Formats: sequence, C-alpha cells, structure tokens
Amino acid sequence: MDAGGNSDLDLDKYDSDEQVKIICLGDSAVGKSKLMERFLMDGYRPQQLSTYALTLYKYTTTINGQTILVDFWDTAGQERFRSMHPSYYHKSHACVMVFDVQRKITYKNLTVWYKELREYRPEIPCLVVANKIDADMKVTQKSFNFAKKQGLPFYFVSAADGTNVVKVFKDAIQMALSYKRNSSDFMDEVMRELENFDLENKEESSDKEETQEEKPSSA
Ligand SMILES: Nc1nc2c(ncn2[C@@H]2O[C@H](COP(=O)(O)OP(=O)(O)OP(=O)(O)O)[C@@H](O)[C@H]2O)c(=O)[nH]1
Ligand SMILES: [Mg+2]
Repeated sequence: MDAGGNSDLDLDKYDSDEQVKIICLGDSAVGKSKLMERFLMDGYRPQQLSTYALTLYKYTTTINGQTILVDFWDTAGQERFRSMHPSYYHKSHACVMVFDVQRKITYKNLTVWYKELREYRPEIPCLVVANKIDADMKVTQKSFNFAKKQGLPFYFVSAADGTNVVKVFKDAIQMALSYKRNSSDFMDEVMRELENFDLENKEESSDKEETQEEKPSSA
C-alpha cells in the first residue's frame, strides 16, 4: 500500500520535478470521495489503484514552471475501519479533513481524526473542510470553532455544486509543497537518516559478503 516505494518510478513516468502526498480524513459519507472526484474531473488521470479500502489518484499540475505530481489518497468505509493504518499517514505532506455540515457527529469526530493525524504527522498542514453547504446555505453563518481553536485554515465547500473545491485542493497542494521544501519536522529528519543508514548498511554488508566468500579458500 506504500506508494512511496514507487516514487522514483512515478517521477520518471510523469516526468515531474517533485511529488507530494495528500491524504483525506473524516467520517464515512462526509463526501471525501466526491470532493476529490469533483476536483480531479479535469486533470483526472486514468491511473487509479483501487482496493476495497484505498483509492490512490494521481494528478499532475504545473506551479511556477515545475511539474508537480500529486498523490491523493482516499479511503472508504472508515466507520468499519475506525482508525487508519499507519501507512496511510506515512510520508504524507498535507491533510484535507472533512465533515458534513448536516451531521453534527461528523464535526465532533474531527477531534478524534485530528488527534490520530498528529500522532503520526505532528506538523503537516491540515485544512478543515465543511462540506455539503448546498443543502442549506444558512450553515455558512454558523461558526465552527474547531479550526480556529487549532489554528487551521477553514473552508465552506460543496462537492455537489463545486463551491470552493478547486480552492481547497490548490491550497492543499501549495501547502504540501511548502511543507516538503521547508520541513524541519523531527520525524521526517529521522526517517531520512534511517533511509540513508539503511543504504549504507546494505553497501557495507555486500562488501562483507564479498570478502567472506574469499575466506574459506584461505582457511
Ligand atoms: N448534498 C450534497 N451531498 C453530497 C456532497 N458531497 C457528497 N454528498 C453525498 O454524500 C454521500 C457520501 O459521499 P462520499 O463522497 O461517498 O463520502 P465519503 O466521505 O467518501 O464516504 P466513505 O468512502 O464511506 O468514507 C453521497 O451520497 C454523496 O452524493 C455535497 O457537497 N452535497
Ligand atoms: Mg469514499
């Protein structure tokens, strides 16, 4: 399930300069998939890896002359799974967190999603999205303080009529890129170190194997 392992291949395939991963969180039926579909309708690429639990959409865009490959990760039926597998969060650069303005419980559960997100990704940008405003425009006058309290950007959107959908995802891509370029996230540093360490170890051990092979003849 880890697309990170293919990232070099993907960069070649799409001839892109940089790659970011954006995840989507929120209760079942808040509209996560519909929001992504709405955004991706134009720039949609048929490459879509789908399992019963996970859909990965690939999207390319050009920002300041650079081609950016975006991996959007979407999950299904989260009420069944409750919490996400750690690989879902792994190496993500931004998160779009969605609730349904018509169902209060989905707003309350943002606290739960946010807590889990921060356990895995303490510092990635997170955008809070109030979906389905088409059903009752009056909700945009209500205040939803969760985002403000946590200091997160907040958007009223509708996957049904398209309100603010492009804005949310464009902002998410921009934030993901800034995060990737400027991150001083401690865990990211550690991951980078570990990856380098892994490579070095492999090189060392293959050296060793060669010298060990020679030994038996001298013994
Ligand atoms: N009125 C209205 N309905 C919406 C909107 N977005 C999604 N829906 C409806 O809400 C339902 C759930 O949407 P999905 O996108 O499948 O929800 P999801 O968050 O992906 O749900 P899971 O995959 O189960 O986690 C569908 O019946 C959609 O048609 C919206 O902006 N307005
Ligand atoms: Mg879905």
